[in-house]
Amino acid sequence: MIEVKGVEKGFGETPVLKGINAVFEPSKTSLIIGQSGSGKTVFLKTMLGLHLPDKGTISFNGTTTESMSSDEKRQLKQDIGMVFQGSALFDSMTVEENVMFPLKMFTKQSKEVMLERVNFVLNRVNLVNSNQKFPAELSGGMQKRVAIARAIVTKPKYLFCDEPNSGLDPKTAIVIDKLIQEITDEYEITTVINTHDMNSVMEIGEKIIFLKDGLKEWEGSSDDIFKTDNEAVVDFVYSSNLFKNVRKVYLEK
Ligand SMILES: Nc1ncnc2c1ncn2[C@@H]1O[C@H](COP(=O)(O)OP(=O)(O)OP(=O)(O)O)[C@@H](O)[C@H]1O
Repeated sequence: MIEVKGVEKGFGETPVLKGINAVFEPSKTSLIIGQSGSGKTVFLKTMLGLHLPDKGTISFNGTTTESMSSDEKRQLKQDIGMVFQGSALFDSMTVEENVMFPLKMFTKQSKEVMLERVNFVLNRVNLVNSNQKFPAELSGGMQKRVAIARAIVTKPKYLFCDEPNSGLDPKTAIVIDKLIQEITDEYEITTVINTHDMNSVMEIGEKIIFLKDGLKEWEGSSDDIFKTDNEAVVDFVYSSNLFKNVRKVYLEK
């Protein structure tokens, strides 16, 4: 579980996060949504420890990051998996080498044990017979699968995904979303996803946090988001006519 309490973060004189409280639970896929510039990336980076909060605390399973020993911080790094925007695979490495990379970095396992784990996760994301391929030889959806396999290879407790659907067609995006949700549930991971994708909100939004100007404006499930009267959420989610019509049909049911 991740607990965020009163987190503030600014750059120079400009406040970006203005006191955020949030809880992210294991086995749940939580989404952070909000307009461009609302602070989603800064929030994700602050949870990841890439930005230090000016105020407030972030706890992982009950221990705040500021009170962690250096051993605990090292362990936390290993407990966090990350799927970056655009997959961020190493172009000069094969699929197998990409997925093995975190194991080489964090463990002292033998090559055989690492390979067994690599094959297990590649199989889990439905990517078989691709070990010796290079990222450039794969489709966008396959690259995302490799990125997910790499993120979960160290059996993380926490999974952070930054725009995991960017660059994918809507159908492939949903397959990737579902895969992340299944893995989250299966391995009891606490998953936090930054997204712009309204399909994701509807398909896998077990918990949605809506940020506005650096504050948590609204929180709920994908079911709640259809019914909410919160003007800022309605304005954001239903900015397209398609979603306006979907909402109308849903409320008339
Ligand atoms: N390193 C930084 N230094 C100064 N300002 C920053 C820095 N990182 C982010 N900001 C500012 O913080 C604000 C929030 O940015 P952030 O990237 O978190 O928005 P976002 O909600 O993720 O937007 P998008 O959806 O476009 O990615 C913006 O005004 C941005 O200019």
